[in-house]
Amino acid sequence: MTRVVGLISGTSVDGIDAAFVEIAGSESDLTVELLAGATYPYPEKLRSQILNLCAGGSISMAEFALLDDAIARQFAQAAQAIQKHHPPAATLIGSHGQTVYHRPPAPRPPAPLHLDAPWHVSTNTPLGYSLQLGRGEVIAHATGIKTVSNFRVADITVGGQGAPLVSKIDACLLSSPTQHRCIQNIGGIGNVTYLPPCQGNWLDLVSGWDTGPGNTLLDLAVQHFTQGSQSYDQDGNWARQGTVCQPLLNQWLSHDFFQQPPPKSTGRELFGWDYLHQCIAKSQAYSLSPADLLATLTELTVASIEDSYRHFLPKMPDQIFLCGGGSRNLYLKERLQSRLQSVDIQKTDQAGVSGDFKEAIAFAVLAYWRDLGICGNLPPVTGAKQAVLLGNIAPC
Ligand SMILES: Nc1ncnc2c1ncn2[C@@H]1O[C@H](COP(=O)(O)OP(=O)(O)OP(=O)(O)O)[C@@H](O)[C@H]1O
Ligand SMILES: CC(=O)N[C@H]1[C@@H]2OC[C@@H](O2)[C@@H](O)[C@@H]1O[C@H](C)C(=O)O
Repeated sequence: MTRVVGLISGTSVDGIDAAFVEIAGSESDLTVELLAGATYPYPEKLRSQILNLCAGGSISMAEFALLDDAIARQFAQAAQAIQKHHPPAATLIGSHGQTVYHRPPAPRPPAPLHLDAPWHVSTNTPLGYSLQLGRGEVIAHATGIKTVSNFRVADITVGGQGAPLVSKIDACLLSSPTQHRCIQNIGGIGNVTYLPPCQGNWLDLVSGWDTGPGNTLLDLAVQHFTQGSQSYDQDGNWARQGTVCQPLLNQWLSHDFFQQPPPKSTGRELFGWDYLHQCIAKSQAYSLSPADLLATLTELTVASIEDSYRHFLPKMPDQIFLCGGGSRNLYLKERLQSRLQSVDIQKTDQAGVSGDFKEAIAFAVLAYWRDLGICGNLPPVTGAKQAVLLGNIAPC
C-alpha cells in the first residue's frame, strides 16, 4: 500500500482538487481507496492572474516565475491540508499543476526547417506544447514529500497530444467485463474514455479524446450576462428557461474541432472569451434572450459529446458514467439523456470512483506508476508513437 496525494486545478481555474489515496497493485490489479478529497479555492487575486495569463495577457518573466511559485505554494498547502486528519502521511505527491497554455501537435507535418533562415521563421515544429504551472520542486521542498509533476511533456515528446491522460486510469478502475462504457468528464473542457468489455486485447481498443467545451463557454456567458456577479448556471436552471436555436447550433457544430477525428485535445485557447464573443455575434441574427443563448450553449456541449460518439466510436456505449462539475448540471444531464435514450447514464460514483475527485485520483496514480516505472499514457488515445513514463520526479 502506498499513500499518495493527487492534485490538479482544471481548465475552470476554480481551485485545487486534492485526493489523498491509498494505492496498491499495478495495472489490471490496481486498487485505489479515497481517504479524503477536497477542493481548495484559489485566492481571488491569484485566480485572476491565472485567468489573465490563460487569456493571452502579457507578463514579464520575473512575474511569470513568481506566479509559477505562488501556484506551487497553494498546491503544497493543499497537499498538507488534505492529509491533516489522516495519518500516516503520504510518501508521494502527483501534481498536475495549472494548465496556462495548450497547443495540440500540428495536424500535418510543417514545412521543412531551413537552418539558414532567421530564427523567427524556423520555429515551427510538429510537436504540441502544453504548459502547467506550480513546479513540483517547490511542492517537494515545502512538503518534504517526493513530488512528480509535468506529466504531459513526455507524451508530447513522442508526438502525442499530451492529453487526455486519465484514460489508462479509467480503463484500470472503471471497465466492465460485459458492458461497453464511456467515462465522460464534463469539466471546463469535456473528455471521454471509451472502454470496451475488458476481455482479450481490450486495452488496445480503448479510445478517448477531448469532446470540446464542457462548462467554459457556459461559465463565461453567465459572467457576461451578470457582469461578473454569477460564475455559473447552477443546475442549468437559467438555460432550462430558454429555447435551443437549432440553426445557430448547427453553425457552431460545423467548427473544425468537432469534425476532426481523434486523437484530439483542446482548451481555453480555442473555447474561451474570443469564441464566446463570436457565438454572441452570430446569435444577433436570431434575437436570442440570455436564456436562449445559454440553452444553445448547453446543447453545444451535449451535441458535441453525442456527435463525437456517433462519428468516432466503433459502437455506441451501453453505459455512460459522468464526472466533473458539469455532471451536477441537471438540465445538461437531462438533455444528454434525451439525446441518448437507450443509454444508461450514471455518475462514476455509482461505479466506485468519486466524480468530483477522479482527475486528482488519476494524477496520484500517474505519480505512483512513474515511481514504479510503469508507463502512463495510452498511445491510441493521445496519438503518441509509444507508451512512456510520465512526469518529472522532484526528490525532497
Ligand atoms: N450545480 C452545478 N450546476 C451547474 N454547473 C455546475 C454545478 N456545479 C459545478 N458546475 C460546473 O462545473 C464547473 C467546474 O467543473 P470541474 O471542477 O470539473 O472543472 P475542471 O476540473 O476545472 O475542468 P477540466 O476537467 O476541464 O480540467 C464549474 O465551473 C461549473 O460550470
Ligand atoms: C491541457 C490540459 O490541461 N487538458 C485538460 C483539460 O481538462 C479536460 C480536458 O482538457 C483533458 O483532456 C485534460 O485534462 C485531463 C485531466 C486529462 O489529461 O485527462
